[in-house]
Amino acid sequence: MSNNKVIQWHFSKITKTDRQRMNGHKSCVIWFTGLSGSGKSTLATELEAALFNMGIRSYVLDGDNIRHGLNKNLGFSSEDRKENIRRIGEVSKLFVDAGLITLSAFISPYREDRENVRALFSTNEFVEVYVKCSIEECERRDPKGLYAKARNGYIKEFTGITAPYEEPVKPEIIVETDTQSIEDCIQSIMNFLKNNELI
Ligand SMILES: Nc1ncnc2c1ncn2[C@@H]1O[C@H](COP(=O)(O)OS(=O)(=O)O)[C@@H](OP(=O)(O)O)[C@H]1O
Ligand SMILES: Nc1ncnc2c1ncn2[C@@H]1O[C@H](COP(=O)(O)OP(=O)(O)O)[C@@H](O)[C@H]1O
Repeated sequence: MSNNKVIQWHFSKITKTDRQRMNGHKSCVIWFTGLSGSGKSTLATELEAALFNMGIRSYVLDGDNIRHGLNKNLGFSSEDRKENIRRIGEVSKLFVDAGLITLSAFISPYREDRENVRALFSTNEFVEVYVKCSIEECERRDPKGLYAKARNGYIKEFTGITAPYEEPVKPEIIVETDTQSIEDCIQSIMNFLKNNELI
């Protein structure tokens, strides 16, 4: 028997709209996707700090951190990545319901998995940011030494080397971190949020 038949949804007296009104801004998920080393964590944490200084409530969910706790039982097979992204999608949805601008930074290499997350949200609530950077530049940066390990065969199924990355087809925002500065990337995300009345 499916859970839907035996578990009922409990409604709160306070709605997402109530929380947004109290915060003075909308809530949404800004979903950063891109190769390892492309700049997802850097941009998410810079944006969080900028939003904080503007009095906007936000929170970063980051691949490395989530894999230390909630998703510590998952590896990097396509099935585990799918489950990783499914859980983060659900967590992001709770955070958006709580009224936060949620900054989710995951490689999320499979288009279908990202689209499944998008489908959890209404239009305007899911902002996909493609953090675009050539594999050559990511490998040159190699901030954690993982590309070297993947080339040496110490890490299997490494995105961009021995596992696929499917580029977004129609992301809301593309930032090109091998040509744009961090400040330019943040500015273009800020512009999108303002133009769409999210902040
Ligand atoms: N095989 C393999 N492939 C890719 N990445 C690997 C791998 N093994 C470990 N790491 C480290 O895990 C971070 C990616 O975790 P994510 O949860 O974002 O990955 S995914 O969305 O489920 O694909 C990733 O973090 P970022 O470098 O910040 O992207 C790596 O630090
Ligand atoms: N425009 C940019 N945006 C983001 N990061 C950049 C940019 N230009 C250079 N970098 C550098 O690239 C590296 C990206 O690392 P990180 O943010 O950990 O990537 P990811 O989270 O995608 O693995 C950092 O050392 C960062 O300083």
